[in-house]
Amino acid sequence: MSAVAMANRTWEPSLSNLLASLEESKQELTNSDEEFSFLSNLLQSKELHALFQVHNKILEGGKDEKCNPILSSSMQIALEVLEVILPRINLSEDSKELFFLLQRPHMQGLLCAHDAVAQKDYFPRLPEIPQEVDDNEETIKIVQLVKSNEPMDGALNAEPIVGATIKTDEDTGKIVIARVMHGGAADRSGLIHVGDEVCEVNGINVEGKVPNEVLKILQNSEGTITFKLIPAESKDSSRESKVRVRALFDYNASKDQYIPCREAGLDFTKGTILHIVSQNDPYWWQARIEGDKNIRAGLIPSRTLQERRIIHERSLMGKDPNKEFLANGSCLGNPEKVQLLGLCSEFAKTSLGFSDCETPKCSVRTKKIMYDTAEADDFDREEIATYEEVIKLYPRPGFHRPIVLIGPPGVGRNELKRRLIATDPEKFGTPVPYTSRPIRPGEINGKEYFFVTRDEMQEQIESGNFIEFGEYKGNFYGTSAESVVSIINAGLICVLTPHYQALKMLRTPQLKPYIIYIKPPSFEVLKETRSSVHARSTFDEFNSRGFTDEEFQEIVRSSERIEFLYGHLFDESILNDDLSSAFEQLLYSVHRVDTEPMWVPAAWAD
Ligand SMILES: Nc1ncnc2c1ncn2[C@@H]1O[C@H](COP(=O)(O)OP(=O)(O)OP(=O)(O)O)[C@@H](O)[C@H]1O
Repeated sequence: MSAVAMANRTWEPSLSNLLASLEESKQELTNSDEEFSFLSNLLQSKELHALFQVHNKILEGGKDEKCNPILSSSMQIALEVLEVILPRINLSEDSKELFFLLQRPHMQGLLCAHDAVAQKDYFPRLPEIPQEVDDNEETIKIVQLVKSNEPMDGALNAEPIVGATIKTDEDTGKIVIARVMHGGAADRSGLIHVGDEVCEVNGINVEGKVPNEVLKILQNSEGTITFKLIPAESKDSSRESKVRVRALFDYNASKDQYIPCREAGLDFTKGTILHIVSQNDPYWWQARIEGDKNIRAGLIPSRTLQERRIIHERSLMGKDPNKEFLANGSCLGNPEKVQLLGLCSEFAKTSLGFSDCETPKCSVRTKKIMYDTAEADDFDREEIATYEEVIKLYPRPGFHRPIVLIGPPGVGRNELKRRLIATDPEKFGTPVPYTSRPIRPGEINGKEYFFVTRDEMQEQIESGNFIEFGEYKGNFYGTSAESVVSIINAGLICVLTPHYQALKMLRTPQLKPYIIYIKPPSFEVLKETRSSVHARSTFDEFNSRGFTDEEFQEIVRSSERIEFLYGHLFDESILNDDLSSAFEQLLYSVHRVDTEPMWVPAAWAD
């Protein structure tokens, strides 16, 4: 006998025996420690002991003829008395008191307990244990779910949903659960798993039916839906992953012909942070929008599937260059024949509707081209932007993330940088670029540029000392890593306005830059805002004139190209239509970057 059981020797013997067996079989019990200690405490509780003593006394009392009850239906009699008194309740105070007394729950409880004891009704009634159980008989589980009317985020309509999809098993021809959506009703029940075979829905046998017929049954059901299921042999792991990604493309499930179930799709736009809760299916992940209160996950294309689509789109682009510039709204994949329980749409098996992409051609030749755009852009287009895994970066004392302003030449990046630095020159700093071009009259070495020889610059570039560089009209231009690092180390916020092709060189775990895209407004607004303040054209080497219409058009065209090629690297976009509004937004963003946690590439983790 264990120490605990010994200490409880004065206890009711049957309880002590139970406790001793529990202690002895502790090792063999597969249940959790929590359950073991609950049972152990219960068996040692004073309340249970007292109950046993009462029980024993009653049993003993039952043996004594004198204690036999007069009747065993006192509760029934009390009800009859109430009926009799009701019409006479106002006749006397006594009848009134008896009427209320007999209705008191404590009194009724006492009478019921009396009757139970009188009838010797001490034990709960349990169903008969079947004598013979067929071991080969398949276990069937009956699951009841309440049909909900909440729409799934991204659903086309507000049809009911239980958060699971079904399909016909290719081998057995039976209807099985294809997918359980994280956080949906089926998932929350914990009773429905992928691979479970559906036998009946609301009492209707589904054998030989196709998924659409089963869905009709569901659609016609109201309230509670009862499923009779044969559990799958192995349950898939439904543990949520913690992965967060930044979406690098827009997704609209309603336009995706190949999503297994459109209503289960989750729409998002480029830049959205997604919590990937399941990657079990290689083609369709389950995800939630980070911070969204909707706990139900939705379907999104996996990285593999999205990469295949992009490759397919690009191969089509190569064949037909006369379509629109940006490819969108197209789908590719290997669809499952699955449907979402309680709501589902038919598969549209129409041909793929890809739109193709044409590289815009520059008609303006006056623009300064500092970098060899064609070559670098060809390289950039090789990148397949789908999802980028991200983590949260918390502000750290003593380190300020550099702010990088990207945009088409002439859009206003330097104007915004000048204004930002002017708000607090002790807080913001910008590096002086290097150039191999000869110094001009009036220029001071170290102010506009550091002037160095071509050989010196080439040597520095080859040694990797420049974080960005390029060649324009036979001269090198670039920013040294050292000048940026010294600004950061001095505790300042470094503001950079590099050429967009330098983005990849800058976006490193060491610098951790925050990249803001300065976006031009439409041609008309661009022309109106710039002309009204007599803005100087940056396309003119001496800034001696205003912008021409061609230059405005070039700014707009080049912005489309930059967004297409580099949009996935931007943390934020600011529209530079009204200068003071754009500047306000920039100030606000810079403050947020410096004080709030931000999502950054997971590869930047220290
Ligand atoms: N929102 C705006 N409204 C009116 N004028 C603007 C606006 N933004 C910028 N400008 C003016 O446009 C001109 C070009 O701006 P800025 O020099 O900042 O361009 P940039 O993007 O730095 O170009 P580059 O990269 O070619 O040097 C400047 O005269 C500037 O004052």
